[in-house]
Amino acid sequence: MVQDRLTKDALDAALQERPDWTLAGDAIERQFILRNFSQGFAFITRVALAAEKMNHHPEWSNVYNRVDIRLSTHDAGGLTELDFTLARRIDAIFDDFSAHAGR
Ligand SMILES: C[C@H](O)[C@H](O)[C@H]1CNC2=NC(N)=NC(=O)C2=N1
Repeated sequence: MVQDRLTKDALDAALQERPDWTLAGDAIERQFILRNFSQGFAFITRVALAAEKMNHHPEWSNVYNRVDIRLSTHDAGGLTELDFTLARRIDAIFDDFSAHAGR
């Protein structure tokens, strides 16, 4: 399934809906800070499962409790609806971690 790249208007709207993500070239990026390495790795694991279910995979790096994620649709050479669908799921997973940060 090859998705179409978002038009300028659709991209602007999608970015407004995901204010924590930054446009960086032909990708969007967000940095996540977790409580410690263990929480960071658990977060990565949940995101990995969500990404695999979508067959849409992030570029990312992890240093201790920090996880940097970059999303782009390589097959389309830019941003598509898939990137924002995954961004939405990642944000929901992160909110879930934040809500339980005290445990
Ligand atoms: C063959 C396979 O379905 C494709 O390479 C998929 C896998 N995961 C992917 N992930 C991302 N981020 N972009 C893609 O274009 C992409 N394509």
